[in-house]
Amino acid sequence: MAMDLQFTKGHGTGNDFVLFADPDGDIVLAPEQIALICDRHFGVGADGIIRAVRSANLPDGAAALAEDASAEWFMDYWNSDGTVSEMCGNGIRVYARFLIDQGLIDFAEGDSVAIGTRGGVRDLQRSGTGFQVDMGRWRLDGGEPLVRARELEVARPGLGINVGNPHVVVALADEEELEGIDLSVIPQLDPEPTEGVNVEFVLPHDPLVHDGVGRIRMRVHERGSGETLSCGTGAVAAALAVRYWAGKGAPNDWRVDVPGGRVGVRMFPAEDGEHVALSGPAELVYDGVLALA
Ligand SMILES: N[C@@H](CCC[C@H](N)C(=O)O)C(=O)O
Repeated sequence: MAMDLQFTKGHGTGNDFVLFADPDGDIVLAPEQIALICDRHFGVGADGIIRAVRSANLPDGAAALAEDASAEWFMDYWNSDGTVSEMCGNGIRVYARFLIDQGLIDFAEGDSVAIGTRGGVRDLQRSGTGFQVDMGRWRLDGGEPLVRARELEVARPGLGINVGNPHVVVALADEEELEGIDLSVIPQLDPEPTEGVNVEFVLPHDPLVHDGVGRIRMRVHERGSGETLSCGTGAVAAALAVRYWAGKGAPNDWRVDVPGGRVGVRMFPAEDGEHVALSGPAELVYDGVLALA
C-alpha cells in the first residue's frame, strides 16, 4: 500500500536509526522496504529501524505486558537488512528520546520508564544529557567459538555472551590489530551460530583500570547491519567479557570507547541476581517524510 511515512532520524554514539510512531500497530513494513529505507545511497540510511508501537497492539507486546504491566510502549527493532532483533542498547535510549519528543510519554528527572522489547522489559532513567538502561540479567552463552577475521593470522577464541541478544567478544593484542581488521566482511565463527551473532573486537587500555574504572576500546560487526560506529549491547557484552577474563578484583564500572563516542557500563546486584546497566547519549537529528511505494 502506497503511503507517506513520517519519520525521525536519530543516533546514539553514531549508531543511527530511523524511528516512526505507529501506536496502533497498523503499519507493516516488508524486509525489502526496511532494507531500502536503511540503504545509505538509495534510502535515508540507518543501522536499523525502530517502530514505536503500544505493547497492547502486537503479539510480542503481550509477553512484555505480562512481565511488567507498566511497559506501555514496545521497541519494535529491525536491523538494516530487514531482520528483527531482540534488543538494541543504543536504540532504546534514542527511542526514549523519540517518545518524549513526540509527547507519547512523560519522563521527568528521577522517573523510571519501562519499555518492552523482544529481549524482555527494560527500565530507563535519565542520566546527564542521555539515559541509563537497566539491561537486566546477562548470561554466558554459546561457549567459546573460534573467530576468524581475514587480517588475524590465527583464529582467536571468542566468548559468547547474551544480554537479550547474542554476542561473541574477541580480545585483540594491540591497536594495529584493532584498526587493521576489515569489518566490511562478516567475521567467520567456528561453530557458526545458527541465528547469527554480533561480534565485538576489544582492546584493553593500558592500564586497564584507572580510578576504579575499567577502560576498553571496541569495534563491532553487527548481525544484520555490518560494521557500525557503536553498539550498546555490544559494549555491555565487551565489558562483561573483559571483566570475566580479568578475574577476581576486576571493577564493575567500565568506560567503553567506540568509533562513534563513549558509553558507560555498570554491573550491580539486584534482587534476582546481577544486572548490568548501559548509559550514553541519545540524539534526534531531523524529521522527514518518506513516500513508500
Ligand atoms: N546496535 C544495537 C544492536 C542492534 C541489534 C543487533 N544488530 C542484533 O541483531 O542483535 C545496540 O546498540 O545494541
